Amino acid sequence: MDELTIAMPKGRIFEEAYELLVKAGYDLPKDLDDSRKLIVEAPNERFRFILAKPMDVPVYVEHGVADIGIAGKDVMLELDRAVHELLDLGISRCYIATAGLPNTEMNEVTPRIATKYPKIASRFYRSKGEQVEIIELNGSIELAPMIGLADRIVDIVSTGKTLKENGLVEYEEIVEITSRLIANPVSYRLKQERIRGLVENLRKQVER
Ligand SMILES: Nc1ncnc2c1ncn2[C@@H]1O[C@H](COP(=O)(O)OP(=O)(O)OP(=O)(O)O)[C@@H](O)[C@H]1O
Ligand SMILES: O=P(O)(O)OC[C@H]1O[C@H](OP(=O)(O)OP(=O)(O)O)[C@H](O)[C@@H]1O
Repeated sequence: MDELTIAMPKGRIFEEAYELLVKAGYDLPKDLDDSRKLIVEAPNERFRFILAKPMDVPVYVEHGVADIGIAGKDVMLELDRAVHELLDLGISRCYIATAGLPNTEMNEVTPRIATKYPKIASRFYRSKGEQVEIIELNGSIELAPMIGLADRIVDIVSTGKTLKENGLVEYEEIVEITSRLIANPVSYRLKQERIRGLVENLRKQVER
């Protein structure tokens, strides 16, 4: 049986993704992300895990160094890589929204939008026919309107706690986000049986 290389996102998605695979019946090492190791084998399943930054998962999969991977829909929309999206795993649910200081209008000339998602943000404002300047940041996006760097942010909201604790309010919901199982198109063809089996096992858990 072929070995499957799986790109797993470190951080927030990891735990839910790990649990889903275990519930689907796969025998995985208990300490998969406990060490500093970046490549971990699950010999009983002939899986090899690459532990990657969430934004890099579709890159490994597109280049075929990972056969499949798990990535947030936010990352998929932002990177737009040539990979197949096989299954909505329904985990790490959140949404992308615009937010800012309460009761504020956007600057009339060129509003400034801070975000870690420049493509998603540009597409959204273009679809509304609004011209904006995108300011790309790597995290703690909520800081931007608080210190006068931006009129609005485009960022992930889950519980809304971060916005609330920083005195910000949501303006528009852009898109709902969950994590997806993705595959390299060539791997999907060559290792079809294994990958389809995995999709079916995961689907049963997702639908429960
Ligand atoms: N607050 C949240 N609640 C639920 N899901 C989230 C939340 N924030 C992000 N996500 C989802 O989890 C994925 C990974 O987020 P995470 O915070 O682990 O990584 P990151 O911020 O992209 O990377 P890093 O912090 O390692 O640079 C995101 O791509 C998104 O799909
Ligand atoms: O609505 P909430 O439940 O408060 O979650 C939303 C926060 O979670 C994410 O940040 P993360 O913790 O990944 O940190 P980051 O700012 O470094 O991206 C996101 O960027 C928001 O800041």
